[in-house]
Amino acid sequence: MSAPPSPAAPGAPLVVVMGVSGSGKSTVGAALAQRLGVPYADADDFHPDANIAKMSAGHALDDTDRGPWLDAVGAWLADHDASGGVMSCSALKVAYRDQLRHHAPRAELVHLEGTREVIARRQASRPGHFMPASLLDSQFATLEPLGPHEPGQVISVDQSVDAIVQAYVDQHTTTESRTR
Ligand SMILES: Nc1ncnc2c1ncn2[C@@H]1O[C@H](COP(=O)(O)OP(=O)(O)O)[C@@H](O)[C@H]1O
Ligand SMILES: O=C(O)[C@H](O)[C@@H](O)[C@H](O)[C@H](O)COP(=O)(O)O
Repeated sequence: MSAPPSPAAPGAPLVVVMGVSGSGKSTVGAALAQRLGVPYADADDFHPDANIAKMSAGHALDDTDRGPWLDAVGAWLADHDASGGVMSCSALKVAYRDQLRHHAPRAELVHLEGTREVIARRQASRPGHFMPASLLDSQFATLEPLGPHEPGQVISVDQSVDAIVQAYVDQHTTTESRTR
């Protein structure tokens, strides 16, 4: 009898950087992808025009708006399963993260956690973005923080981008060596 196929070699990390608007997903996601040497994408670029128009007009998205968008984000993750990659995506609810993990089961989450005060200040100081500051309350109301049963890390936004990236790398390395 032939030996069963050996499991696929573990690939580079496949990461979703999550959090409310203004938490630093795009900034940290791009920096993390560069550090890991993997492709990067921003879920903002996967929204249909109708979603962008709705948010620009000051209305929060609902589950129906987010469903097809999350499938498109999940498809990118699935396409990058072998190479690894980093995606910035709000992924506010557990159900949304389950939807992403359905497409890409090995995806891990990095939740950028911070107070409303700090994040509102950062969001307000960001020029020319379609997302109005008025939607921040609804983002926090919708947010279901990354739970202990979900693979990934919660990292405070109250530190430099470099320090956040380093915190990810340190924790990831520790977890890898523990499971090896
Ligand atoms: N750790 C950080 N420290 C200071 N400023 C930050 C940090 N992370 C992000 N920013 C700034 O905060 C603003 C929001 O970040 P951004 O990456 O656009 O957030 P998101 O993609 O989650 O909406 C930007 O102006 C960005 O430069
Ligand atoms: O699910 C949502 O409500 C949106 O995806 C939202 O969470 C996202 O944050 C916006 O696309 C704004 O973009 P920024 O997060 O870059 O502000």
